[in-house]
Amino acid sequence: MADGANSVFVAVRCRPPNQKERAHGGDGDSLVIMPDRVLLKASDWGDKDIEHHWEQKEFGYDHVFDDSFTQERVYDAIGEPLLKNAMNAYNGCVFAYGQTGSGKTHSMVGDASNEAGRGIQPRACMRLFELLAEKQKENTSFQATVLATYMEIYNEKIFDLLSVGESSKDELNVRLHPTLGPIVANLKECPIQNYSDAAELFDFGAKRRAVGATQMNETSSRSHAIFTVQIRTSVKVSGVTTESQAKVHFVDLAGSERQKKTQASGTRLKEGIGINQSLSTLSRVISDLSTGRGLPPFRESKLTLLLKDALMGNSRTALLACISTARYNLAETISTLEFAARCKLVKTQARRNEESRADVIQKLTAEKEAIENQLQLERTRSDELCARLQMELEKSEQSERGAQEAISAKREIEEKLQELELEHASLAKALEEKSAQDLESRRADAVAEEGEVVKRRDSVQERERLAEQLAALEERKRHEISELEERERTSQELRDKLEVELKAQQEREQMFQQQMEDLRALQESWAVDQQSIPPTSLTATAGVLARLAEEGAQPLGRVAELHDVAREARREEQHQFREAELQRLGMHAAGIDPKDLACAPRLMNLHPDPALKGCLVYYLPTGDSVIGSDEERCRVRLAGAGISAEVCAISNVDNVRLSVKPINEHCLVRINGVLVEMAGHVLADGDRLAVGRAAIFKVHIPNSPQNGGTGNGALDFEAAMEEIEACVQVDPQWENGLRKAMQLVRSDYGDEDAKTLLAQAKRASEIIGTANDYLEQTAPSRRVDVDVFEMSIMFDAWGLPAVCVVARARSPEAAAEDVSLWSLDRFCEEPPARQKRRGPTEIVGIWELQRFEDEYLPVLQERMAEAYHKPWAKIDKEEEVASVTYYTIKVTRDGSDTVHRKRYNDFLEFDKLIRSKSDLKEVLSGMPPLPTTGVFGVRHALGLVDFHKRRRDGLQKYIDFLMDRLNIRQLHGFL
Ligand SMILES: Nc1ncnc2c1ncn2[C@@H]1O[C@H](COP(=O)(O)OP(=O)(O)OP(=O)(O)O)[C@@H](O)[C@H]1O
Repeated sequence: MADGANSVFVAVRCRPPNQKERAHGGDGDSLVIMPDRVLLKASDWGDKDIEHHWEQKEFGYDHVFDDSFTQERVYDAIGEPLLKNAMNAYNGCVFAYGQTGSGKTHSMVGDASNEAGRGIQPRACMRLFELLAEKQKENTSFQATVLATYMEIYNEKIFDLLSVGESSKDELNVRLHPTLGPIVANLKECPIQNYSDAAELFDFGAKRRAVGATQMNETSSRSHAIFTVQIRTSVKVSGVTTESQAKVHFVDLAGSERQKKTQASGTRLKEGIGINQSLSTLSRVISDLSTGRGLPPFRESKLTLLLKDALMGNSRTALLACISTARYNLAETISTLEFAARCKLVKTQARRNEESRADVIQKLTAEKEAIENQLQLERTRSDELCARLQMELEKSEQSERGAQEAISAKREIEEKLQELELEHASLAKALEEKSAQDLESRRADAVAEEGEVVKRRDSVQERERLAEQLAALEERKRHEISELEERERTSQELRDKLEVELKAQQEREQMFQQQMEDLRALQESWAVDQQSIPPTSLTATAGVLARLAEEGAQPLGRVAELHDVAREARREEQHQFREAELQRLGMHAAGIDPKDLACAPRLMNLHPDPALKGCLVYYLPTGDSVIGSDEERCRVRLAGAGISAEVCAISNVDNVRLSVKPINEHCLVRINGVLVEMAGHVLADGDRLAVGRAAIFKVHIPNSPQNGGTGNGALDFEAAMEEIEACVQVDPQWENGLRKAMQLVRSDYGDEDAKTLLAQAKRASEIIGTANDYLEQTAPSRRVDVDVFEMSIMFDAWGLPAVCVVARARSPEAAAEDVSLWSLDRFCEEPPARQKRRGPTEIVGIWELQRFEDEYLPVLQERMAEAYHKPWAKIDKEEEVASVTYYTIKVTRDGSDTVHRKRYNDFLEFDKLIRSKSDLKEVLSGMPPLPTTGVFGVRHALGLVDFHKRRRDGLQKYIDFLMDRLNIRQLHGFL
């Protein structure tokens, strides 16, 4: 195998039609599948998404698998060559592309638990260890380290599927290293030593995806999953050690048809732009690469940046385009075939990655040192710049003080002059009055008058003197001001220049810091990381050393053994963390005797994505098991829409008799679609249990006498949803209004229309309930001023009434009974954005039911999903104890709450602390100031309620900002 340009290997796989497609007319006759081509016959029919006529087209590929091809044959054609290349130190990537349900996950992962069902990814891992063992047999000096990573890209955010605890929520960043290519910082690398280690990672990753998707009421088809194995080998031949490494990515892309559906609705597109950004960028990148036009926009999405090497760089790459041949999916199939045809024109540049571990470490160390030096240089320059800026600012402040003094001296003189003028005027008036008196009395008063005249003369002189002084001051002021303006101009220019320079330096520093971080991670991954060895394995290390000393082993062998111990310790430690995570989620068998495990009743998740169905298993020991979001009180810990701290309890008697009871009347628990009353419900094997609006399980009671019970063993998610839909009732709060509306409709239009109205109201009740549950789980800062959604039946002049959804905003201070419903006219005259709050509730939006479901509900869901990834905090309560105000802050994470009690001073201290952290400077730029504190008198002057409200709102705004910018670990010490 030689280095150089290689075309992307492109294969197409057709999946057999499913039940739905058969119902829609089954396979069309438009596609002809041949071993290396797909022929699209000319047609004069179409559907609304595609042209009505098209000419015959032929798409050529490296391979086309019709639905008779087994998983094994697909692997042999795609996976095996890539793996063999990787064993020869060539990077590889295989990605599955196609619409939702076209068979991407089936081909890529399949059913890892049964041999025939295994997809490319598990087969490759299995074969990898076989090939490594063969190499070891050929040459005993052969050594290999295999590391695996598993990540998910959802909504343009990268999440580590293998990390646990707090860090599992952290969004990861991908960066391009000039020589090492794309790097995801802080991604957990898990050492694997055999297939079962790999299988454990697939399973854990699938569980994490299923839990995440359940919590967000999402399917996994909206996210991309990337499993990567990194193989590092070393072998000694004729005394020369050769080290090499290669990475292979297995990429299961999100469903590609979503793009079109998204574009169908404006609001959805605006809100959900991130969902498909990766896919549309991938499309453009492939387009550019295939035509050789322009610079492909790799940086526009996380996926393309991550796969840059796989798409044009150092990699041998294969694309598996999955299609359905059903007529019903023709538009999507054609678009997939076109995409695959473009990929065929793309070329990559694979080269052998032969570099010794020592070389890599040395290179990384040298690079790190260079960056450290540069960073130091940047810091010195930045300090100098800051000092210069400070000096300039001080100078300009001094000038400003001088000008201020001149201005106040001028003001003083002006005031004095004004006083003198007034005095002068009053003296003149007095003189005039006096001249009107008789001469006699003037003579008699002559002496006194003379005195007055002298006084007047003096006052005129004084005025003249002051005027002169004023003119001089005016002149001085003008001079000072022009000098000040000049200084100000120069200082502003300097400040602007310095600001630009400082910003550029900050950016450079940040970039260096990031590079350092990447390098540190890489070095850790390459070197034997002694610090990461847990105490238990240090004992093991000591044991190995002692043994080696006894055996008089060579130093090189000693290092290799130490390396193995460290790796093994890391593997074991990570395995235990994952176990603990599953335990935390309630997926454990604690309290069950291992010999009884097979007959222990359990809940198994139903999921729209077949790959995630049944991967979450919750055992139910005898006694009571509570289901809900509370970590301490619940055995089965769930989160998502409609799931409160405790939702229901399942009681298990002798592993045979099970029953479920809601915790209170607000809890939403359904068995086979029917709401469970407070009295509870006896469970049978196969029953479907829906908890809240997020999770549906199949109940499995192995020892059940009914065996099969009311349930159907093979029942899937869609059927369970249909069952719920069929049983939905109207929420009692709307029953009264609905009855009246139905009476009217029945009398005016007849029974049939009344029934239609009832059906619509039932659907609306479910949709509105879901919307309110989403709202409940959404961070307050993202609620866009809606407090609750309600049902409304609108009668208009044209015909039948329509069921609508009304959004209301509530003012918390107002009395609940003072409800003012605006007329629609008034609502239309005054659009919501400009409305002032009038009364306790007001309508801030009205939707027809269908539009609400299609456009607004997904937006709410997305906001809730954001809250799942990002915890949020809300000031829940405010109380004054001995004139100190305490704020109770509720932090919601994963659907469960923790409570923190804080004083204003705690905010102040934390504010000081985080503002002093230079590494947070950039992240916290634009941080809102804390609302100022008020002394008692000021509080009264402002009005106590208003003061409190303003301060609370200000603090909430401040918390929102912090929660948005910082992760929970950075908030440690405060929350
Ligand atoms: N070649 C095949 N043979 C038999 N069944 C298949 C085949 N391909 C897919 N299926 C079945 O079709 C269903 C959907 O497949 P899959 O989940 O792999 O689709 P997907 O493209 O990954 O969808 P999504 O984008 O939602 O993840 C599954 O039940 C799967 O078992």
